[in-house]
Amino acid sequence: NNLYCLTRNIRTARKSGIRYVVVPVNSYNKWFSLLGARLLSLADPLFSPPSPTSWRWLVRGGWPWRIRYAPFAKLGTDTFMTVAPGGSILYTADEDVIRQILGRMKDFPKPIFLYRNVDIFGKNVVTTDGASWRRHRRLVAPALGEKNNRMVWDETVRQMQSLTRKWMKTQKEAITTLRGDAMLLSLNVIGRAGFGQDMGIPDDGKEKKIPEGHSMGFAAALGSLLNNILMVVALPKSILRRGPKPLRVVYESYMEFRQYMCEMLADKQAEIQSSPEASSKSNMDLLGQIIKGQDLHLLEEADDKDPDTTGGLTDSEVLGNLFVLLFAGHETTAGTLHSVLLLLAIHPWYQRRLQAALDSILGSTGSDDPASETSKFHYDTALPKLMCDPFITAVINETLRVMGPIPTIPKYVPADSEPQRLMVDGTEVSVPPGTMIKLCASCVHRNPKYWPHQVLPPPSPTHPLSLHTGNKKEKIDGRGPDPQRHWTSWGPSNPHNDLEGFRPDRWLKTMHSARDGAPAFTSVISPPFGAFIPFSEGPRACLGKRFAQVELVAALAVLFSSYSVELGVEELVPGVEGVDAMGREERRRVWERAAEEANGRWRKHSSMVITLQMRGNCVPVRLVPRGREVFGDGIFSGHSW
Ligand code: HEM
Repeated sequence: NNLYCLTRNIRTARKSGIRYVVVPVNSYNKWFSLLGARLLSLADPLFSPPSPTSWRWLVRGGWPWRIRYAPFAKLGTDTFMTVAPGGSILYTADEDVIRQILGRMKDFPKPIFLYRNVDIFGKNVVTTDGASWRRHRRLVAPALGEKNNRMVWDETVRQMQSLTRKWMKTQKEAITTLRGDAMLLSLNVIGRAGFGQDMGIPDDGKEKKIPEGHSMGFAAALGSLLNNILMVVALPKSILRRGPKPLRVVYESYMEFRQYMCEMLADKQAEIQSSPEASSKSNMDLLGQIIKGQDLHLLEEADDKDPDTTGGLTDSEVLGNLFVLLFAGHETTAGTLHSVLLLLAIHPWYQRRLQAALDSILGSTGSDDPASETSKFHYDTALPKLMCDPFITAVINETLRVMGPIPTIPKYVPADSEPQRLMVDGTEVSVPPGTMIKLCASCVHRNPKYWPHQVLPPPSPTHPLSLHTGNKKEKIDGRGPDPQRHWTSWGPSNPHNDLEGFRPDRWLKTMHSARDGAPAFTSVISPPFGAFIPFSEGPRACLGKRFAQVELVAALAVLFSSYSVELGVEELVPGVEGVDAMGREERRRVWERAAEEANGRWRKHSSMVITLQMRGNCVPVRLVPRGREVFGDGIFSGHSW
């Protein structure tokens, strides 16, 4: 039967006109992705490293972020299919193909069947399509507008100020909680901006009183739910309820959170109905905004009518949407914040430029006066300037380019539809019905056709970093790691250019004065439409893009206007004081080892569970007041990386 299906699928693929590779199993196969892929990884050390186009890579769902552009480069095409007995998957890193697919939502819909389980509190904007999705999107999108952004900004400033206070208290030791802290910050921001709840601040440490009728506080319930979300969406509730204690705690947080949401919904509805004007200020959060955006009169009737015709959201749909905003917004933003902090710690010279950009907007150095700090981080005056600054934009964009939390965006051609025509490299091809599609963000973000890049010279075998290769996979192209692209690269993708590396500069374009040729104006480049898709594009693009950008900008502004983040070297050199006493060269070598170690850990601990992230708090960092860096400018001046 498998052979029959494979022969049929190969015949269809041949007719499609799309380049294809035959593989034994489809990476969407549930059993294979649960067990087979794991066994394959365990067996890896027994064999020589697979080539980027080997089935041993292409059957793994994670290849687009593990080996990134390598299969496309090796095949010499930016669009190809894998064909297996269980079906075909089209992978593309071609901006024009991505543009066509994102622009034709009806022909290439989102496979909402993959997100079925996210419906735990009700249907929502992620799990619907057609008329129903349009209704959800129309009613949910305005909630993420200007008023809510203001809340996101204010809360992120408050949270980051508290986090820096907490970090400064442990100044003597390295911070090993970066990921957890980024997750907590993002949770507290979304708790406030989503529900108007004060979730507490990191350096407070006070236990919040649990309200009557509850067994958990709101923050604890939301935190436990989001941190265990995979269990909640994947396991039947009966198993959670009756399983061992850790599962029962997750179930409790699910039930508690549901109860909190129902209470808040009822309170907000009553408040808005009784006095819409008076309550406007307290309802800038997402829940208040979604309720206010609807005609409550219609809403009351909608429960027993078809909501698609009455036009509102039912109560369960309001809850479903709120939950999905938390779900879609928490880990993505936290992961990006974690990545940008680490990337800046690994690239101190970009950190300095970011600080200079912040100084030019906010004024230099931090102040101990709370009033001046409050006016410095004012939403109306600070945010527009920070969002327009080319270097700040470049840092955030470059982070999303190299470490975007969503490496592939799924689409498909439904099995019962017609084959869909596409132009690939100027030739018309047809995508067969039933084909799954992966828009490979992590690969198109590294496609040398669309990105400014530097060609790298051959690696020097005597460079200190080359002495620490260790990993077999790095030697896939037989050259070992290259010092110039080492900090953020792993695997065989783009060995001859710097696209694997973090270089915000590539986003900048400087205009020169016609009169004397001096640099006059710097702006940010606009890559082709489908080449930069961390938030996707088109009608189904991310609804929380602005939310995430505001949070990231606020966090960076608060942190780097007063502090620097440095790599912790305690594991390499006992005592920071020891490093202080070192000369320039010696200090630089310590730093290089720390950067290499950080890169190695990043590579080892990055994995895809819902989003791509570096898991664990495994890269130690230190927070230091600006000007007191251990690895100050002296050791980086004239670096050539
Ligand atoms: C760095 C942070 C974020 C990244 C990289 C990101 C990325 C994405 C991507 C790639 C999609 C898929 C679009 C598609 O299927 O074509 C998406 C959808 C979505 N995102 Fe985000 N997201 C981020 C933050 C947020 C935040 C903060 C929220 C809400 C508060 C949010 C809410 C949503 C929603 C509701 C959708 C579904 C839209 C629809 O299907 O109509 N996201 N996001």
